[in-house]
Amino acid sequence: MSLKIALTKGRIEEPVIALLSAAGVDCEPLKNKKRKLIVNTSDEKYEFILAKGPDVTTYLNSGVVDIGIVGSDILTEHRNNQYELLDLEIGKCQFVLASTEDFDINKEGRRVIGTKYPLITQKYFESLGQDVEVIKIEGSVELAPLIGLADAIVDITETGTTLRENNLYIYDYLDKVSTRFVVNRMSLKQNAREIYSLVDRLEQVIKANN
Ligand SMILES: Nc1ncnc2c1ncn2[C@@H]1O[C@H](COP(=O)(O)OP(=O)(O)OP(=O)(O)O)[C@@H](O)[C@H]1O
Ligand SMILES: O=P(O)(O)OC[C@H]1O[C@H](OP(=O)(O)OP(=O)(O)O)[C@H](O)[C@@H]1O
Repeated sequence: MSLKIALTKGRIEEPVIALLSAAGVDCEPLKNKKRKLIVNTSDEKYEFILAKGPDVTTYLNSGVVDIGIVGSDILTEHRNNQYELLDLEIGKCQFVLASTEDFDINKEGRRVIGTKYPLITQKYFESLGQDVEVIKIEGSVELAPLIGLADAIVDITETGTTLRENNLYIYDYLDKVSTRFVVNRMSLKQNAREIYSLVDRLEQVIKANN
């Protein structure tokens, strides 16, 4: 039986495929998948399921996949009780609190914060002892302070280009983010040898890359 791996579609897909290939996984079918969402390697050792990050955690929790490859931002926001085996050290970025130049971080009163990550945002402000209103936004979060929807945002930044091009400034740094290799606990018991063998090979490639 092949190991089922839920792989987050989009930005991290390409570097993950490069990493898996270097670790000896036959990724040619994945590279040529077009719009296919379930892709088997030719040797049938692995079956890849392409999904959005939050759905990767749902699949892991429900046990329909053995392994998930997903950002730590998603793992933190969408609580999961699975087992994180490896930091793949790709998709590296960081959560920040950002706003326009005139944002007064110490101003009295309840602030409105726009974010794709309401739980992380709520926890951050709780840790500061501040009560805020959090508005969930699905994308282009940087718009929120520019159009008067929010006083500030909590979002991910990597190069800083999006913030810069929209005249936004960083007021605080929160957690760092990277892509993680996560397993379903039950599956780890049943497929320990295969899973640890893949982890060992990935670890070697990561070490060699860094
Ligand atoms: N700017 C970034 N730089 C590096 N990694 C990022 C960045 N933004 C997000 N990531 C990581 O990549 C993962 C996937 O992000 P991606 O933008 O592909 O999907 P998404 O957040 O669902 O957005 P979309 O709805 O545009 O597809 C995120 O969960 C995060 O771990
Ligand atoms: O610091 P940078 O390198 O500019 O990256 C930051 C951007 O990347 C992410 O957005 P994404 O590309 O996922 O698009 P989205 O706005 O649709 O969420 C994040 O939400 C920022 O907008």
